[in-house]
Amino acid sequence: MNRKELFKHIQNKKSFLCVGLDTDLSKIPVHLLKEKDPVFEFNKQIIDHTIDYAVAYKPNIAFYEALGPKGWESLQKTLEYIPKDIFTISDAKRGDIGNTSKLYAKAFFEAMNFDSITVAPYMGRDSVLPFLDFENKWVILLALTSNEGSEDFQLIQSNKGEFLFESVLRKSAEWGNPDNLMYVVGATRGENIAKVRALVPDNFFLVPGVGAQGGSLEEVAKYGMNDHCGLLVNSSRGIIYAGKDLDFGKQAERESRILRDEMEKLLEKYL
Ligand SMILES: O=c1ccn([C@@H]2O[C@H](COP(=O)(O)O)[C@@H](O)[C@H]2O)c(=O)[nH]1
Repeated sequence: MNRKELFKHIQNKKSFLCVGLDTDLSKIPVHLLKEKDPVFEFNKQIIDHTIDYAVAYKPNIAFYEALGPKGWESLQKTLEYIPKDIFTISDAKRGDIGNTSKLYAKAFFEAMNFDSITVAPYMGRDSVLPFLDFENKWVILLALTSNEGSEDFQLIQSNKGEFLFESVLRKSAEWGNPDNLMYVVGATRGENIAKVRALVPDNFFLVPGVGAQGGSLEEVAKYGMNDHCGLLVNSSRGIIYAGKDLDFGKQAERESRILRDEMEKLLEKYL
């Protein structure tokens, strides 16, 4: 999916919501555990109930890898179940020496056919470039993450006063372009989101950290939205574990509708 198509979907659905499929067997409703593939059954119902409000789905690969071969199978089935016009994100946070990155890219873009993958920038250019070689696929580079520990490295300042996350943005913008490179920017980062936007005015941001982590959707839109929205805001636990019983799908629907309604207003206000 290209940038124009993604923006069109955002306009049509009046939503920039990404639903995170962080499916954990210890958290899903117990009645699903008797199913042959509880993870897929859970995801299927979450997708059915949120599809009207979401423009993207983001399975976090850790939750599937943790279950071994069965987990990979549930992931593949989930991916095939997501309608083709919906943007898919493999939250895998990969990146290694060039020939290894190339195979990670083949795994997620060819074998599994995800639209995008999250990549860690720490190993530099040759670890990221192989992911950018795939037409119509996206790298989502970690820039300013939502977790507390992001301050340990990302907020280190150079002698010239530049934060490390700003150096990452400046450098990586030379490797890709707004049509194949997005950035992870945490919703919990407040005004620093504006610093990211100033350096990469046209790139999309994947924004985790609303809902369970307490980030503000209003602040994200205020500091991060650009003239083609430029935002995919993720909520995982806040949506998928909103309900614990038979009605978990309906509760997920309710939570995603609330977020979509807020997004609709923000699109009217800032776009
Ligand atoms: O900076 C980051 C990067 C990735 N994540 C991931 O996003 C979701 C957030 O889940 P919630 O339940 O909505 O908090 C999860 O998969 C994280 O691994 C992030 O939170 N922050």
